[in-house]
Amino acid sequence: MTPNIRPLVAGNWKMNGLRDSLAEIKAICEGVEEPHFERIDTLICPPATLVYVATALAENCALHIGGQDCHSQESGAFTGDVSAAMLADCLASYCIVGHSERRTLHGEDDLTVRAKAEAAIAAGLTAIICIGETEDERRAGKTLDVLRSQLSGSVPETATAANTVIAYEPVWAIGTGLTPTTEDIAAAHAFMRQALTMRLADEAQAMRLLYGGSVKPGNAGELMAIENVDGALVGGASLKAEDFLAICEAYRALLG
Ligand SMILES: O=C(CO)COP(=O)(O)O
Repeated sequence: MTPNIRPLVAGNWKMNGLRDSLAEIKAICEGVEEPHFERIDTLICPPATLVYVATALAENCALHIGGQDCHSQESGAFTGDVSAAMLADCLASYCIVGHSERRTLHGEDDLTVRAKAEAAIAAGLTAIICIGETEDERRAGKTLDVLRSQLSGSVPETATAANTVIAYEPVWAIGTGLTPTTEDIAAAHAFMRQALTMRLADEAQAMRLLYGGSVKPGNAGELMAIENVDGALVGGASLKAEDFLAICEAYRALLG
């Protein structure tokens, strides 16, 4: 938690969710309307096929809807891709870029991720830029080197606290039930804040730094209490409204 930074609890549904999953979006909308959630921002990033109908469902509630990826170009001959402008046109307000599954399975490097973040920002979306070390890099003691290089390569000069969120997702913690120690997360987040401040000055002080990787209702309170952790990027536990709302509740309880 960082005083004066409004936390963001974000759900990444990955390639999960058919039309009947919209019932979960509806239930999350109803849940986050409770007045005690007014100090937290909430976001669900469903698959692209559900974005338009999800934004319609969430139109009158506080829940934001976002994309999971975007192309760096606004339009053109890019079969199968979705542009940031298209997501914005569907009333999405955020877009995840550089998730480790995109970096690994689609060969996206920092330059590509930066171009996508720039496109998301140019389209009026808030870019959630994901970074994080692999298991091998962690074992070799290279975590902070990886974060330094991914931050400098992936975060555009146009990044501000309003248009950019950074998500620290250790690759080995994604979908494994493993999380780094509280001390390791605190060190990574303090390092990110410092590295960003050198480039972006005051904007970095107010920028939201999320933790992602096996966040569950049972560990959310502990994770959120860590200094410089300004919210969560949740995978598996965001698919069910009950779990997602329980994570929001853990965070809210900390805010008092
Ligand atoms: O990749 C993630 C979110 O983007 C994390 O996934 P899990 O919460 O399922 O570990």
